Amino acid sequence: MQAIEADSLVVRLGKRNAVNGLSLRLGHGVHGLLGPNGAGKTTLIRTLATVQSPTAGTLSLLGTPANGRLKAVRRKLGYLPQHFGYYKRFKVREFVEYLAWLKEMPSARIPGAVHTALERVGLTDRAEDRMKSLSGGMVRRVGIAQAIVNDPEVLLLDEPTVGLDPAQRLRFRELVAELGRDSCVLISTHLVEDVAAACTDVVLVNEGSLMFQGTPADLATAGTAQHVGDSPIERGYSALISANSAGGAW
Ligand SMILES: Nc1ncnc2c1ncn2[C@@H]1O[C@H](COP(=O)(O)OP(=O)(O)OP(=O)(O)O)[C@@H](O)[C@H]1O
Repeated sequence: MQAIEADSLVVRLGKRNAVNGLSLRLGHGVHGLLGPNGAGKTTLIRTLATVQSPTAGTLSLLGTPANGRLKAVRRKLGYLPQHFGYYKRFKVREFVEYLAWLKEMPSARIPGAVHTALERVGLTDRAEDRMKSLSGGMVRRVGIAQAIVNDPEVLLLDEPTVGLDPAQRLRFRELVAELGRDSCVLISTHLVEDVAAACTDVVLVNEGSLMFQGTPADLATAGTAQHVGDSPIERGYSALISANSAGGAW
């Protein structure tokens, strides 16, 4: 059994299939989810997080079909949405505690788990500050803290490094490498270099379909000097996307 098993997944939004017959298996490790704007990354992550229902196909999370009672499986998930809403008047600690409570963590475990999560994202010294006093990058780090507070077995992070400064991005890479040792971490990003540095595996989607799954080194081999990009892996990405797109350059 793999942590995530999706078969022929379709998610229809409005007039189009944002996810279009996608099959994917992911186990332990850090998986980077890449793809151009509108490829379906956020919709896929929302579906894996059980926030969005699939229109067709099957999804199983940690061996449980994701179409019936979701409570038990949701307790084992961590999810950072692309647009992360929060209550401005909450203190940082209170906010992460509140999310831990929503995840139905046993109350006795919450204070310790919140402390550890804030420590892991380097925000211990801001724990008693109000959310509204944080910078954008710090808010993103609180988002990561709430996603990991329950020690999830499946961690889904939608553009977690947006707004992080270089030192925090390095720290983030170390953190996900640690987490990926015994859980399944899926990270959507536009930063190909984050994938090269932090991920054991790359999942490339385009137009709602799976285009490629393999190691960052495998992705790099797809590129040539003619392809756009500053690094071998960026050129590999460009090669696969340009080979599979209808066009639409601007
Ligand atoms: N609520 C919605 N209603 C209708 N169409 C939608 C909705 N949300 C997304 N879409 C469409 O679904 C497709 C996939 O969008 P999605 O946000 O999943 O892509 P993405 O890969 O995350 O893009 P980005 O990199 O720009 O964040 C796009 O064509 C988008 O326009």
